[in-house]
Amino acid sequence: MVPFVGLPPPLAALVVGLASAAIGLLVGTLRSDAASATAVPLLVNVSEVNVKQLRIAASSLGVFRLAADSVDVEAALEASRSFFALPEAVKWSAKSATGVGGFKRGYIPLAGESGLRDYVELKEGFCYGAEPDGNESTATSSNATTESNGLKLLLSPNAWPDEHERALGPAWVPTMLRHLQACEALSNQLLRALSVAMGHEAGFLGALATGGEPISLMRLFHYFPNTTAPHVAPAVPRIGSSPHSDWHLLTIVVQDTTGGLQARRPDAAEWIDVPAEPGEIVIILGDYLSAISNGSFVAPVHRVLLPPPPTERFSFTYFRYPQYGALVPAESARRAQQRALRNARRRRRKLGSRAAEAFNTLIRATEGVGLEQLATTPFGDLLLHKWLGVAANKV
Ligand SMILES: O=C(O)CCC(=O)C(=O)O
Ligand SMILES: [Fe+2]
Repeated sequence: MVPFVGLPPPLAALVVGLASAAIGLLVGTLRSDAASATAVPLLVNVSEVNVKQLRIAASSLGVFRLAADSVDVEAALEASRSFFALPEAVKWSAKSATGVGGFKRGYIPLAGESGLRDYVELKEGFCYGAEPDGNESTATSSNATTESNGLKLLLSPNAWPDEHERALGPAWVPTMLRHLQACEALSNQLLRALSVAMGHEAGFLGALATGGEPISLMRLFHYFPNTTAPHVAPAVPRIGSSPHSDWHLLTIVVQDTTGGLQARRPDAAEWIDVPAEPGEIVIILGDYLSAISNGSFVAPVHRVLLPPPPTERFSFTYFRYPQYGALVPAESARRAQQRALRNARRRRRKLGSRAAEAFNTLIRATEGVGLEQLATTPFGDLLLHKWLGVAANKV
């Protein structure tokens, strides 16, 4: 643990804890100058876990790979494959009772949602979260009415398929919930490490995020090759997942080895392949985390390409939310906005008309203007607004 000699004890303990929990931040192709790094800043070797490397990964591409030690990738993917192999009628039975407000747990049919109206997303999905404990209305908020309504929606009961014990076996729901818990625990460790990498004490992000666990979501996807369902919107371009950034703190992606996930730097138009290696998971940083970091951590635009026929791709994505009522500190929101303005100018200079592409992000900020509202609007309200847009294919 030589790199951590000289850190204050809580920080050293954190870092040692990260290593011993075998989060295994893989380091290798990173260059020390984050701003000018052009290679994929994904990580290849478990030996050196340290705050500096995490900071570089977070502030260059905002995507990195970890050894999957604390997450059972095979069990998760197997549970996913068995769900998507169910007969259509059984999948459709997994419907959220409260499907209002754009947000639903349960089955997402083929092409059932699209990040941008310009694409058909050739995938089906399934969304679940923590089992609500019935105490959600006791959460604290400065805006109790909105928050308790919003929380009720986000904490709607899980919509497992009918007779799932018979169709999928008694171990299926426990496996799904175990995977959720493993990701939640890993996300808590990552939030501690990212707090330190941001220059704060380890509990900094946890203070905003505590209470975010129950509203955090797991979404599993089954991507189809382009030859599937040719009758669906034949004139509209097809993709697995259209370009977007993730809106929240961070995403944990478990994927099979098909590949197709790509990300890009804020100042570039080229897509960078995110490798799909066995025994690894992928972390993608989100818009909310980026704003809290004054915009210095990147929430990358990413997308998923269609798998080549006849391949199908399976992935599990865990969306780690902050608590419903979380606000970005005003000074951070202001500085994130300034940085977004600078980035937009740089993109325009470098990319010309290609810089004008619109993406599905938490705040549709025109050249960064709009990010200040993160300091005054609770995260949960912004999130529900986004889900409404997804349901209408209008984000
Ligand atoms: O399936 C994947 O690998 C990523 C999907 C994704 O980016 C998302 O759902 O936000
Ligand atoms: Fe995403």
